[in-house]
Amino acid sequence: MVVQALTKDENKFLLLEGVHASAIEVLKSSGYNNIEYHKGALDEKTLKEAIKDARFIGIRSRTQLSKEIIDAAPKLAGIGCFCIGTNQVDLSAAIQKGIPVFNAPFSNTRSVAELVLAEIILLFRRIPEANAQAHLGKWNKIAVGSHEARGKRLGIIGYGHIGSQLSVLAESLGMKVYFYDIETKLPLGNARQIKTLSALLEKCDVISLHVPENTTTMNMIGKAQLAIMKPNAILINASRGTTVDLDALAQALESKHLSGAAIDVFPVEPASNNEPFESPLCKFDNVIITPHIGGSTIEAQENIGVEVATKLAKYSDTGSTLSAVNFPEVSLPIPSQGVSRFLNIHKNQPGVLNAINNLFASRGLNISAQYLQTMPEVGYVVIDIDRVDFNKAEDMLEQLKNVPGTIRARLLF
Ligand SMILES: NC(=O)C1=CN([C@@H]2O[C@H](COP(=O)(O)OP(=O)(O)OC[C@H]3O[C@@H](n4cnc5c(N)ncnc54)[C@H](O)[C@@H]3O)[C@@H](O)[C@H]2O)C=CC1
Ligand SMILES: O=C(O)C(=O)COP(=O)(O)O
Repeated sequence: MVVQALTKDENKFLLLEGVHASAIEVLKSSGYNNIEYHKGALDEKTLKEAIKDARFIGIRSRTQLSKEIIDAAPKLAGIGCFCIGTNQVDLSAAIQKGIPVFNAPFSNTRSVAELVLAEIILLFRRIPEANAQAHLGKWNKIAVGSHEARGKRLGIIGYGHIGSQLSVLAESLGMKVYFYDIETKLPLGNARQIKTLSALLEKCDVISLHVPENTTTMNMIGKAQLAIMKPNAILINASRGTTVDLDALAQALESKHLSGAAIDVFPVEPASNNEPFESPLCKFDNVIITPHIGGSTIEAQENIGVEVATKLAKYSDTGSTLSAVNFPEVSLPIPSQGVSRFLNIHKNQPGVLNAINNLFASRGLNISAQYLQTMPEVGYVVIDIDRVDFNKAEDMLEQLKNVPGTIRARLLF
């Protein structure tokens, strides 16, 4: 149980993995100056120490926020993933502790789509090999195996924010776009949804993955799937490293079944730029290997910094959980001056709301507004009452934390 009635300086923000300076600007302009900033990810021991007194943490895709780490953070009230993927966070452990998790679902999608488009052209023209040879002083002016992208078939696995943007960009090059998704999706332009993954793999000249990491996408491209891809096809993965079996891909390249690949994400990625990187793909000149930089553009990172920092500051200031990925979403109006605001995060069980309302009524306090959302495990209620002095409010907070089922209660103002 955590009770809060804090000054802004008591809210420590722990920002890791070099999130963009725009995040710091947003936090500071919202009055949050207690910021601990690290350029890289922290090892587990250092992270446990740093997170102990953090109220908010900001990470990117590298930092694993397991249950164990979340349990080591007794004050943690909110998590910001300054990226799209939230697979690195134990979302269930977070909600059970009453901690909302926010991300930036759109800001880097264009950057990924543009990188993939570039890779399609480079691989069709065999530029990675020509480039590698030219760097070694070898002039190899040939057209063999070099193709235009125009008229070729692109198969997109996962037609979400990134996949659908890639679809539009690829059509503008004259490519024919097909996609496979577990959901029925509106095909943009002339794209066509294909019913099965294997039908997509058999049909297309380039396959590009744009799915999240989850149990359905784990090793979704392995030996069997690579075998049914067209001879000389190209595989691109800028989704998550767990979706493709890299040993099987290395074999498919070794046997020259595939003509090339571009891989941005790996099952194990170095924690920082100072650590070595190893992969069975390093020996292939026809593979573009990039260090998980699909979303790493100045434009994307700056926008993500603003977007996620704004969500964290807003949650801290007002209790708004709009667009949280694991939490009941409550959007709140700007409160009027004459209001005291309490938050109660509780187990979703009968009687909690009743007990809360009775508590305020029994103290003669008028509830001027109440906002409630629930999810199967957790309920989140924001209560505005006609303003009371701070001592009275603190006393009410103590009562509120004792309501059976309460996970966390906060007094905002
Ligand atoms: N390389 C990088 O730097 C970046 C990588 N990413 C990765 O790209 C992923 C996709 O991003 P968005 O397009 O924004 O996500 P999104 O959530 O908008 O789209 C994902 C799509 O995949 C579909 N899908 C889920 N499971 C599937 C399955 N088993 N088979 C087929 N389709 C399936 C969903 O229905 C959805 O349409 C992210 O989850 C993240 O892991 C995102 C940004 C940057
Ligand atoms: O947005 C995502 O999901 C990404 O994979 C980008 O991760 P990053 O912020 O570059 O660590």
